[in-house]
Amino acid sequence: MSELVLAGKNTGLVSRPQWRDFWELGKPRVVLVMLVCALVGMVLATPVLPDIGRVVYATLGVAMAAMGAAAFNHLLDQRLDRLMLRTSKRPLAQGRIPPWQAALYASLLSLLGLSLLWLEVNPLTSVLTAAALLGYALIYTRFLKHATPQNITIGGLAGAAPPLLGWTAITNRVEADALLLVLIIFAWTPPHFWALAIHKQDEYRRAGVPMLPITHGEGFTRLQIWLYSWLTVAMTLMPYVSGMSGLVYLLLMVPLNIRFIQINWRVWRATSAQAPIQAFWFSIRYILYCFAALLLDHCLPVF
Ligand code: HEM
Ligand SMILES: CC(C)=CCC/C(C)=C/CC/C(C)=C/COP(=O)(O)OP(=O)(O)O
Repeated sequence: MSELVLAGKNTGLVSRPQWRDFWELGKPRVVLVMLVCALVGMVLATPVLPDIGRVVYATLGVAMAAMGAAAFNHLLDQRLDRLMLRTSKRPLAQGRIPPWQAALYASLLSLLGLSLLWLEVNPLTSVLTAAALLGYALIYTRFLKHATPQNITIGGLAGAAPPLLGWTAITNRVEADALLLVLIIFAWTPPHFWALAIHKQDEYRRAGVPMLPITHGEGFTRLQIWLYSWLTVAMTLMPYVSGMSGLVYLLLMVPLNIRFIQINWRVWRATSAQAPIQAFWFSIRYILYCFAALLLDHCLPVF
C-alpha cells in the first residue's frame, strides 16, 4: 500500500493534540514572511520612526488574523489535505485536532486579531484585514481553489495585503505607494505558487484540484511563470520609478532580479526536473530580500 493511501486512511488512533499542532494550524512560516512585509509597510509609511506601541499592536493583530485565516484553511481543506502527501501529516488531516476545536481556535484568533486592530490601531486596518481574512479563508479556500486555475491570481490579493495593512496601521489612509507594495507581492504569487504546483502536479491531479498545470498543461504553466516573473521585475522597479525608494533599493534589486529571471528562465526552458522546486524556494528568499531592500533604502537615505 502506498504512503499516500496510508496517509489518507483514518486509522482511528487519535493522539491528543499538542500545542505544536495548534501552532502549525496558523502556517507560522508563511505568516512570518507576511509580517515582515507588513512591518516594512509600517516603516515606509512615515519619514520618521513609527510609534512603537502601534507597531506592536498592528503586528500582533495582523499575525492573529492571518493565523486565524490559515486555521480556517486547514479546517475547510482537511479532506483534501488527507489526499496529498505534502499536506497529509497536518493536525486536522490526521485527526489529532477535532474539527470543533480548530473552528473555535480559528474563530477566537480571528476575532481577537480584528478587535485588537479596531481598538488599538484603527478601524480601517481592521476592516482591510477582515477582507484579507475572508478573501483567503473563505473565497480562495472554499470557492476559487476548486473552481478555476486562476484561483491563486485572484486569491493572491489576500496574501498580498500585508504591506497595505502595515501602511494603513500607521497612516489610517490607503495610499498609492502602499498599493505599489501590494502589486509586487500580487505579481510574485503566480511564479511562487505555480512552480510548486508543477513540482506537485501529480498530487494535485489525484486530488482533483484544478491548478494550472493540471488544466492547461505544464508547458503553458512554465510560460506563465516566465511572463509573471517579468511582471514581478517590472513591479519591483515601480518604487524607484515613483520616487518612493532610492538608488540603494535599485542597486540591491538589480542583481536580485537578474537571479530571479535566471532561475525562472530555467523553469521556462525546463532545464532540469528540479528547476521548479528550486524556483519555489528561491521565490521566498526573493520576496524577503526585496522587502529588506525597501527597508534598507528607507533607513539609509545616502543618495
Ligand atoms: C494565494 C497566494 C499564495 C499561495 C496559493 C501560496 C501557496 C503556497 C504553498 C502551497 C506553500 C507550501 C506550503 C507547505 O508545504 O506547507 C507555500 C509556502 C510558502 N509560502 Fe506561499 N502562497 C501564497 C502566498 C504567499 C505569500 C503572500 C507569502 C509571503 C509574503 C508566502 C510565503 C510562503 C512561505 C514563506 C512558504 C514556505 C513555508 C514553509 O517553509 O513551510 N506565500 N505557499
Ligand atoms: C489577514 C491575512 C493577511 C490573511 C492571509 C492569510 C494567509 C496565511 C495566506 C496564506 C497564503 C497561502 C499559504 C496559500 C496556500 O493555500 P493552499 O490551501 O493552496 O495551500 P496548502 O495546500 O498548503 O494548504
